[in-house]
Amino acid sequence: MSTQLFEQVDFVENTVYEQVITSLLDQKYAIVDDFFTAEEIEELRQSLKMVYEADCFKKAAIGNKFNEEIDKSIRGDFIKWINEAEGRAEECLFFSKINDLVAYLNRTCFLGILQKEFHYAVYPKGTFYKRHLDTFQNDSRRKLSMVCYLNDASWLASNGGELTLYLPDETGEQALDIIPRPGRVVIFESQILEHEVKPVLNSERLSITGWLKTR
Ligand SMILES: O=C(O)CCC(=O)C(=O)O
Ligand SMILES: [Fe+2]
Repeated sequence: MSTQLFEQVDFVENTVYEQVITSLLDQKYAIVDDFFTAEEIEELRQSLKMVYEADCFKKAAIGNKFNEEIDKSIRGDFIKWINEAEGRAEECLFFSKINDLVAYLNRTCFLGILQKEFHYAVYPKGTFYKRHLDTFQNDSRRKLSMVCYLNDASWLASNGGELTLYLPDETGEQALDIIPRPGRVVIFESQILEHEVKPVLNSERLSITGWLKTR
């Protein structure tokens, strides 16, 4: 009779999540272009637009929820936090995918992600978010930053609004410009990588941004 040292539980390897883990370990960021299907992105974009048109967004502030300050010379986007418990159908689907990723990360990398927070963001033409780090002086729980772009298929690289990641290297740093293509998801280490949103030159830049946090 053989004794089992470990409980056998169903584990299905997920190639997209494995790619995220490998990229995060190698380079502190991951870019995934097929995290959501085209239909899911379309639904999330419509959901953002309905909430935006209902005038629920507010000017984004710097600092955390308890220490907010609006400074348009630093960031000019409009945001609306998404409440998972009261989410619209599209938002519930969004969170089910996020929760699935979190369960996988916790299980395979012991990341200890216990909380999350996500908001819609709209960057009108002319707005930007200056170089910053996503952690606050009084709160270091943010481990991974995650941005999901909801622009439509007609989004042009010439619209600007790139996410620029500043990657430390032997000689100093290297700037990586990422075009906010529809359906693209960028995940990076909140406490390590400084980044900025370059000015939007045309159109409106739409996204969901959030953080996976430890307790
Ligand atoms: O929208 C992006 O690409 C990044 C947004 C960002 O850096 C933030 O909200 O902290
Ligand atoms: Fe940020």
